[in-house]
Amino acid sequence: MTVAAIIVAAGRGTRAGGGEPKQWRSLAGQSVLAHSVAAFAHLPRVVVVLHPDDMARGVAEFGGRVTLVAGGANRSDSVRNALEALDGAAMTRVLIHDGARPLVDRALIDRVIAALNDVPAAAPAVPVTDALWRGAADRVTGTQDREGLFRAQTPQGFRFDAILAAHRAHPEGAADDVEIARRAGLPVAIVAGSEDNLKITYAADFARAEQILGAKMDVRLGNGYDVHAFCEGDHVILCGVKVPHDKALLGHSDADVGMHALTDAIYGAMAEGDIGRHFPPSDPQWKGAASEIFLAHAANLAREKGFRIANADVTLICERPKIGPHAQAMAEELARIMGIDPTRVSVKATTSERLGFTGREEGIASIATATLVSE
Ligand SMILES: Nc1ccn([C@@H]2O[C@H](COP(=O)(O)OP(=O)(O)OP(=O)(O)O)[C@@H](O)[C@H]2O)c(=O)n1
Ligand SMILES: C[C@](O)(CO)[C@H](O)COP(=O)(O)O
Repeated sequence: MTVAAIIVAAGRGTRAGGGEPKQWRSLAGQSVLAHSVAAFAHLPRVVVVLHPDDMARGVAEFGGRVTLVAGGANRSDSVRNALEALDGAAMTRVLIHDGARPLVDRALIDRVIAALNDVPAAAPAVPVTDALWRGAADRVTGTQDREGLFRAQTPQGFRFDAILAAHRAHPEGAADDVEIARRAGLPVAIVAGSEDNLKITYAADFARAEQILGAKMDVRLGNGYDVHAFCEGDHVILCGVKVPHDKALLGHSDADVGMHALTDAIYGAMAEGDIGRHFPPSDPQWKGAASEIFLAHAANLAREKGFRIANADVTLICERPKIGPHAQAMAEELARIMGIDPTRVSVKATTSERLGFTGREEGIASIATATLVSE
């Protein structure tokens, strides 16, 4: 089965207040919507529905990783626009998710997908556990039996053709896609939702979401250290930048001591050994190799394991060449290779006050730290 995800984020978040729409506000270092999108990144196709005013922002944040579609006046219109955009894309199943539910987890997504083997529609929900009242003017006016009542969540999953037909037949709108599916006569299975899968609706929900994320977050710190000796030559490669010098660095690859230290820091954070384990120096194919290959491999491995690189800090230890004039270009090059924002990368340098091998200008040393955070 080929599964697409539609993430609706074209609302204005009026109940949450706070200036900008809630899906663009920051939650633990990235936007609410970025968390929601990351949860579905393993699916073959992700469509994000945005308010027409937000399209440029969507391109800046997600680039070509997702398909962007303009939303409509209400949630159902937004979903229908995305379904129409996917028509003909050979998707057999579709998951429809609120961009405002950033804490959805993989296990819940998998439960919905698995249920679609047996039924045309399935959605997560949690049983109501509190007593229910009716009320008016701050007075309880009645009670409501909670037996058989559920709180509906997303992603709601459907056989693609069935939900597209249902939306076309019922353009009048509804609170969610289960309601549209039921109007079209589709049976909908309930799968176990999650208390953590809250929808950010009011301002206070941000603090709750931060708390849940903080408790779940897997933060890894890694460090790396490397040394390369000088040899004859007229330049060195440091953090991917060619720096003119009256010596070169000796090494099996391009001897980029800063990039090697950073690569080892990323492997270290994942307990994945070091460069030598992934690219053995005994293997002639890595002789003279650009160290970009090593750093890109470590960064991709981190992504595959569900981590993002939150920051990286590299220190080069040498008397010469002077690093300061090149530090910004080096940070930008490392950021490009790792696929992260340059403001999250630092390159700095220190001398060792003419002490030791770096002080005697026999070589360059580097130490690096990287922080990985679970998505
Ligand atoms: N025209 C709309 C309205 C809502 N949504 C999306 O549907 C989800 C659930 O809606 P809700 O929480 O009600 O979001 P808002 O409409 O933005 O909130 P509010 O009602 O407070 O303005 C959100 O991810 C929202 O962005 C949408 O894509 N298009
Ligand atoms: C789809 C939904 O998330 C199900 O709980 C919800 O109905 C959408 O949000 P709203 O606050 O009802 O607009």
